[in-house]
Amino acid sequence: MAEAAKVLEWVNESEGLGLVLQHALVGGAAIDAHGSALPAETFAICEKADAILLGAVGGPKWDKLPPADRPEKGGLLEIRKRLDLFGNLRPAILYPQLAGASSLKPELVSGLDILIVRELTGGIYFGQPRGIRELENGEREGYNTYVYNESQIRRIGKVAFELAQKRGGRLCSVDKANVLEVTMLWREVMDEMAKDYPDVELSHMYVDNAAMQLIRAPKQFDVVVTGNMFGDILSDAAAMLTGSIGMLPSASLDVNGRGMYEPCHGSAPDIAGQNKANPLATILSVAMMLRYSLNEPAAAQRIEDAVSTVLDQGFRTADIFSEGNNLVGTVEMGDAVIAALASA
Ligand SMILES: NC(=O)C1=CN([C@@H]2O[C@H](COP(=O)(O)OP(=O)(O)OC[C@H]3O[C@@H](n4cnc5c(N)ncnc54)[C@H](O)[C@@H]3O)[C@@H](O)[C@H]2O)C=CC1
Ligand SMILES: CC(C)CC(=O)C(=O)O
Ligand SMILES: [Mg+2]
Repeated sequence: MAEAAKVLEWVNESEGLGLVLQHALVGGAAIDAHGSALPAETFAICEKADAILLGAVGGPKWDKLPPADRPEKGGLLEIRKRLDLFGNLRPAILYPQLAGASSLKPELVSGLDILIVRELTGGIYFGQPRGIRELENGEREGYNTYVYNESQIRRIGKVAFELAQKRGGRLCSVDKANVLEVTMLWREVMDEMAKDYPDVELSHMYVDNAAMQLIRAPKQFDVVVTGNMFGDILSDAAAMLTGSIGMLPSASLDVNGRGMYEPCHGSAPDIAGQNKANPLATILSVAMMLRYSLNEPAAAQRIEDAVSTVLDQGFRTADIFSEGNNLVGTVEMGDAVIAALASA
């Protein structure tokens, strides 16, 4: 996040964008400082902002708290829900310079450009009832509810169909309609909506097959639309096609296009604080923020071009490193992006 903020501040100043940056704590840091994963002051700042840039939350230190108080549910999911950020866009794009870092052979991923559209404020992550209860026989039972109503399906469907229209015209809806009624409805509604988008070719795929197809032949996908949990899982899988989860940005939008921007990855506790994390996913999230919420497409493009330049120059954090390149840390990667911006 520090590197992404550095890049954002640099672009703001050099391009005279006039953005006012406010910083606020969320997640574990906010629990430690204020006793709450989403302090009222943080939410008030988010609510008034034109866009939010979020650093990943969570970690073992807070895993013993009751679920509702944890950084993930009490902080991140709470912001998503309260601001109605239902439309999660997760582009998985392979930079050609990273073809060797992909989990797949270069010929399977060259030119890869998939957009996963994930519903973000419904489904099993939010359904009620939920909890852990004790049964009469004394054993415990965990339960969650997977629920989507028609309007929730339609509004994410609209986002996905419209994006498919602007891209390659192909939309694959991923569900588990062979087993789960909630996704039988999902499939029916997508089919109904398809009639209003004759220029989009809609297909359906069960999520287990989709996971396999992503790894077998990922270029068959253009836009993928799916529910909250399936999208969470499939986007991490798609990350490895691009070389690393450290390369995947995301946008989470409300109906008016106001959004929160964050990398797809988590807080990476195994490498946090060691100057090893790849900052490019968060830096690319800044670019998405400038493009989608702040109406600054030229500045967004400059950042994306600078990321491409540093990859051309051979800068690599450990997650995307391959022989013959220049292994750098988080801070050096951020500095390299700024140097590329400055010399463009
Ligand atoms: N949006 C958010 O705030 C999210 C938060 N989390 C939370 O993060 C914590 C850790 O979760 P994990 O399951 O370990 O997922 P994770 O995404 O944090 O890490 C998974 C693996 O990817 C690596 N990784 C992640 N980001 C990286 C980066 N930028 N550069 C290089 N390597 C990177 C990590 O080192 C780790 O080996 C948990 O508390 C989880 O709940 C998880 C996902 C999203
Ligand atoms: C707390 C999780 C639902 C966050 C996550 O894994 C994600 O949004 O990708
Ligand atoms: Mg995830």
